[in-house]
Amino acid sequence: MVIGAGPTGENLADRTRAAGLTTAVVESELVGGECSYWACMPSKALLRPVAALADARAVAGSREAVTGKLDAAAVLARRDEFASHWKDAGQVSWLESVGVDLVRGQGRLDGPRRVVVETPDGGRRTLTARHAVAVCTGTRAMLPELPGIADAHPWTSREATSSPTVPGRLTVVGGGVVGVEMATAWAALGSTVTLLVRGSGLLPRMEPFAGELVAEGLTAAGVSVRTGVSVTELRRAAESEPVTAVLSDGGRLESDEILFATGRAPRTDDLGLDTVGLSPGGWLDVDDTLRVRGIDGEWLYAAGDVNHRSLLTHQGKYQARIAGAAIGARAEGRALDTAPWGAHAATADTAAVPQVVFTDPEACAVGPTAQEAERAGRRVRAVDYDLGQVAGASLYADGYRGRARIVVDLDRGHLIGATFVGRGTAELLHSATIAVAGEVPLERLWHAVPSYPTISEIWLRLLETYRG
Ligand SMILES: Cc1cc2nc3c(=O)[nH]c(=O)nc-3n(C[C@H](O)[C@H](O)[C@H](O)COP(=O)(O)OP(=O)(O)OC[C@H]3O[C@@H](n4cnc5c(N)ncnc54)[C@H](O)[C@@H]3O)c2cc1C
Ligand SMILES: NC(=O)c1ccc[n+]([C@@H]2O[C@H](COP(=O)([O-])OP(=O)(O)OC[C@H]3O[C@@H](n4cnc5c(N)ncnc54)[C@H](O)[C@@H]3O)[C@@H](O)[C@H]2O)c1
Repeated sequence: MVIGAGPTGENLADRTRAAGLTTAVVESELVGGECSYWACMPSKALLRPVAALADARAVAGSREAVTGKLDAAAVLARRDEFASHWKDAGQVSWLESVGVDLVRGQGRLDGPRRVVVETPDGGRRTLTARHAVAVCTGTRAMLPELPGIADAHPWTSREATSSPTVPGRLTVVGGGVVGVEMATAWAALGSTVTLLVRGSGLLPRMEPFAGELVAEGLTAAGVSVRTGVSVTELRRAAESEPVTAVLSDGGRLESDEILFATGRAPRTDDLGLDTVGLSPGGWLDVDDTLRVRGIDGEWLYAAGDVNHRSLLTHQGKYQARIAGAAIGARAEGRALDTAPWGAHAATADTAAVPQVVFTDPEACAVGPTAQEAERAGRRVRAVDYDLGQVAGASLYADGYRGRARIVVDLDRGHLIGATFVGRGTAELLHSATIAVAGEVPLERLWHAVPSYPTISEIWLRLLETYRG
């Protein structure tokens, strides 16, 4: 039994089905989850035209061919296509094609191995799992408790990715990934955007230069980036009226919409966790096979956002593959391979998580930052290089701005982290992920020759710098 048919639940169901188990998945909204309709797909559909236009503008010759701005209506229409017009028929047929049963409704645990589903027609179905129940219920946007917020109708990531119109003025609160991506998209679509960040910079979980270069890009795109400031109160007379944010510095900021991109909360508050001895509302703590800790028997799993290991679609799908294999093996009574990088251990969650932030410039990273590695007690060396000095990058864009860093574990002789910030770097990231997950010795990496003249030649420059 899988509760939640987001990318994680769908993949987990596919894997347990492939392992020969009958599988049913319960979904209360749309099959495909947050990612397909209000997160990855619509947001990247909004952002891709921004990058395409920026690329064309960055090169003499093609720059002269760009005569206008983005066509907002066309961008929004393409976004609607990528969100399947918020209908899940396509994903439902995929579930059918792999032999997984779909049960529509709100699922709740009801003691060990039992799930009660409140169906849309007001009925109740009780389903009992022979082997396992996997919770894949994801997250919802977390709003701060502020005076006036309930009447202010703020945008969350859902409205920011699905809005049918472009607000004239948009305030974005939060300098994390959602904040910077949505500020990029809506500014390019024509909104006057102010980004309010309570800390000192953007993207605090990445190397500091990532936030700095992204802030530079946003400012160049006309976004007002304000750091060290937070919202203390909201005032809005009606949803059709502008909203006023009262700020911690005493100022006031009026806009047509305000987006809170202030993090996520797990969807575990109405899941019957109390019936199995767990507290409702928290993140689910799992071991490396994705089994929930503190539960008797080997039947309760949690994968994807809901376990807080990594709030990314690709990591959720990875966990689904690992958990599916573990559930299948346990059902057959086979021993599990739980050693690091074993078939039943989600080791990459702690060693090699890649992420691309689709801003202009793109910022992407895998593994820990230099500071995180040092804090974890590892002896590391960070090696930096200016991406603009790489021939492939200078061909990619006139006056290319970008920077790269690798973090080398000096005791183990391989890299454990890498960060690239610059246009066209997103597709470079997987090369670093392979080096990190494969623990490729630097002496061998020296023989991995990047093609000339591509941006990938950054690898050669970084290794030369490391070797002196
Ligand atoms: C704006 C935005 C952009 C993002 N962009 C990216 C990106 O580019 N790349 C990336 O890797 N990640 C991105 N993410 C993160 C990504 O969306 C999540 O990591 C991913 O959706 C997690 O998948 P999941 O299956 O664990 O949960 P979800 O996608 O949240 O799916 C959970 C499903 O469970 C259902 N559900 C919940 N409770 C119940 C219940 N009790 N009974 C039945 N069903 C239930 C929900 O309706 C939902 O369909 C983005 C997030 C946001 C907010
Ligand atoms: N391209 C991608 O991979 C992508 C895109 C979007 C989202 N995501 C995932 O979705 C998750 C959620 O993204 P997010 O941006 O909502 O969360 P986040 O945790 O990345 O950023 C939230 C930011 O809001 C700030 N904040 C929190 N409370 C605040 C308050 N009251 N006032 C002002 N600022 C406040 C935090 O300091 C933080 O910097 C991320 O973990 C990310 O992995 C991924």
